[in-house]
Parts: sequence; structure tokens; C-alpha cells
Amino acid sequence: MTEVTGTIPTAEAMEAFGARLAGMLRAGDVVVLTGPLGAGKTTFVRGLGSALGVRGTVASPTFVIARTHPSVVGGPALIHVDAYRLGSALELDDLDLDFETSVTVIEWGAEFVAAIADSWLEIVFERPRAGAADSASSADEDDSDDPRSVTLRAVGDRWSDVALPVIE
Ligand SMILES: Nc1ncnc2c1ncn2[C@@H]1O[C@H](COP(=O)(O)OP(=O)(O)OP(=O)(O)O)[C@@H](O)[C@H]1O
Ligand SMILES: [Mg+2]
Repeated sequence: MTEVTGTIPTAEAMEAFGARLAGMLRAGDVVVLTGPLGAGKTTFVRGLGSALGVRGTVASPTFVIARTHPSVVGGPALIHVDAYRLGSALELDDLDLDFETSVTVIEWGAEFVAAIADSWLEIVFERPRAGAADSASSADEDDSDDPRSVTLRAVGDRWSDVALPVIE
């Protein structure tokens, strides 16, 4: 297992980080995202999806467990999964998703990923300043840019010869 860590200063930079990760991904790859509410997981997926060239707006898939975004550029589709309310990996299997021809990104999927993949990337998002007493920024907390720390971990053979990106 290899691991890199760094800080992403703004929401825009988080989308750019997603776009950069997209450049490393191919059909069959799985990425798992872990981190508290508002940590930037969906923001990351939005950047990843637009760099892959997939159709549809990437949003928190609140009312569905998974949404498939087909490619408009002949590349892999993006399967965006919200595993938050998923009871077991079995339910993920039941959805009959085409993991082989898609890039799959699973929010809250860390405990299920081993059931659907042998190799994956895990990204852990943290909000170092969350909860800090800061009355000036609390009013529009969700919209103001706030640094996130991210840790990117590569698990399995797929990633054994792949250099992970440097995160500033
Ligand atoms: N450095 C940053 N990186 C990412 N998002 C940021 C950053 N600074 C501010 N934000 C804002 O924080 C919010 C992150 O929300 P997002 O939906 O991406 O989180 P999430 O982890 O998917 O949350 P949830 O678990 O509720 O789905 C967005 O409003 C985004 O604009
Ligand atoms: Mg989300």
C-alpha cells in the first residue's frame, strides 16, 4: 500500500484534483471516498466526471444509491455510488452495475469495496478547520473556500507500478 497526502485549498482546486485523478483512471477502476458531510467528496467527483467527459450533473446521489453517467467521448462511463444507506455489499451487487466498463466512485464505500474489487484507490477527506471557533466564516460556511486535507491510498496490484500524484 502506498499513500500520499496534501492540502486542497479551495473547492475549485478540489475539482481540479478530481480532474487530475481522472487522468489516471480506466474502465474497471474503483475509487472510494471517505470523509464527513461537506468534506468535498461530491465536489471531487464533479471535477473527475467532467474530465472523463461524462454526461449529466454530478450531485450527491441522495435519492438513488447509484447513478451511471455515460461517456460522451467514447470513454468509460462514471458510476457514482452513495453507499451511506447501503446495508451490505450484496445490495451493491444487486444493482447490476457494469463495473468492468466504467470508472466507479463510491462515497462512503470503504467497508464495501473489498467485496466488489481487488484493487482500488481510497481518498480520505478531512476538514482541519471544521468546528474551529471562527465566527467570521460560519455564516456561509458551505460556500466559502476552506482547505481540505486529502490522503490518497492505493490498494492492490492495479496500482503497484503506478506513481501517485504529488498533492501540494
Ligand atoms: N477546499 C475545498 N474543497 C472542497 N470543497 C470545498 C472546499 N472549500 C469549500 N468547499 C465547499 O464545501 C462543500 C463541499 O460539499 P460536497 O457536497 O462536495 O461534500 P460531500 O463530502 O460530498 O458531502 P456529503 O457527505 O454531504 O455528500 C461545497 O459547497 C464546496 O464548495
Ligand atoms: Mg456528497
